[in-house]
Parts: sequence; structure tokens; C-alpha cells
Amino acid sequence: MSLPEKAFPVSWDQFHRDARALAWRLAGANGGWKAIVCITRGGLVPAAVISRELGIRLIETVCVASYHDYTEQGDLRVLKEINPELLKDDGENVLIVDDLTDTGKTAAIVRAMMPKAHFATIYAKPKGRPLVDTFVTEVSQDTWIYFPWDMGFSYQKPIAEDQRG
Ligand SMILES: O=P(O)(O)OC[C@H]1O[C@H](OP(=O)(O)OP(=O)(O)O)[C@H](O)[C@@H]1O
Ligand code: HPA
Ligand SMILES: [Mg+2]
Repeated sequence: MSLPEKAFPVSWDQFHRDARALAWRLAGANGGWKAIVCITRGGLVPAAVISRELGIRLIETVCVASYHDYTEQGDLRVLKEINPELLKDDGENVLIVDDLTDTGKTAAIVRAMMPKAHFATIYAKPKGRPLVDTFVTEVSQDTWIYFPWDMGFSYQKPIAEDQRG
């Protein structure tokens, strides 16, 4: 297992603030979203905040899995497709939500299902960024984002000790 060089830990507070910031940007982009399609599982969390902020009550899922053993990406598997009703009009006025885009592979697969939908993530890495219409924060490709639902409290070594190796 290879670990990315840098760590970007995100608390629940920060995630909530960033999800709200994404909702503000989306509110300015379009008034008429007819539904959110969230990419499980990570997209479920920002989708809850965005649906509350923008008053979007129709929520659909597309279930995609690719990362296993923590940071290793394997073949992408679509475990559940999008309701055909929402695929009409190539997904126009549909908002696709995920927590982040990294290599962009997940985004590319879901975009192909709904080419006219608007794709939004909270975080973006450079490889995935061109596939996303709206995001809040960019982190470098060699950074791993640690989400609050994957974390617990643990001892942290002082920075100086880390630098001594
Ligand atoms: O841009 P990519 O390199 O494709 O990676 C981004 C995807 O990876 C993670 O999902 P994951 O497949 O780990 O499943 P999960 O949401 O259930 O954790 C994340 O939530 C994105 O959906
Ligand atoms: N953090 C958490 N999950 C992920 C990441 C990341 O940086 N990249 C792909 N899935
Ligand atoms: Mg995901």
C-alpha cells in the first residue's frame, strides 16, 4: 500500500462549512435543479447538506466503488445505476454531487451517464478538476484527504520529531 505524501484532515465542522460554501456557489449557478444524484458513499454526506440548503428534495444515488485497501484504486464497479427517469434530457438540470474528485475516473463514468448534468464536489485534485463544474477547495495530487467519517482521535507525533525521521 502506498500512502500519498501529504495529509489533509477534515473535521466535521470544516466539512459542513465547505459543503455550505459549495451550496452558495451552486445557488449562484442555477435556480432550477430538479434533483441531486449523489455518488455513494462519499457523496451522501455533502448531498444531505446541499439538499437542505437549496431545497432540493428529490435525491437519487449512483453507487460506484473503486478504492480498496484504503488508498489503492482498482477497477470501477457500478453497483447501482441511475433511475432512467432522470437520464432523460441527458441529465439537464440535475446536480451530481460527490465528496471529491481525485484521478477523475469516477467523475468520468458518471458524467458519461448524464452529459448535461452539473458536477459538483467539495474537494478536487488536479487530475480530476477538469471533470468538475463547481468545487470549493483544490489540494495537490500527492495529498490524501481524511474525511471525518473515516477518522477517530489518536496521538499525533510533534512535527519536529517527524522531520528528524
Ligand atoms: O476521482 P477518483 O480517483 O475516481 O476518486 C474519487 C472517488 O473515490 C472515492 O470513492 P470510493 O470509490 O473510495 O468509494 P466511497 O465513496 O464508497 O468511499 C470518493 O468518494 C470519490 O467518489
Ligand atoms: N481521500 C479519501 N478518499 C479518496 C481520496 C482521498 O484523497 N481519493 C480517492 N478517494
Ligand atoms: Mg466515492
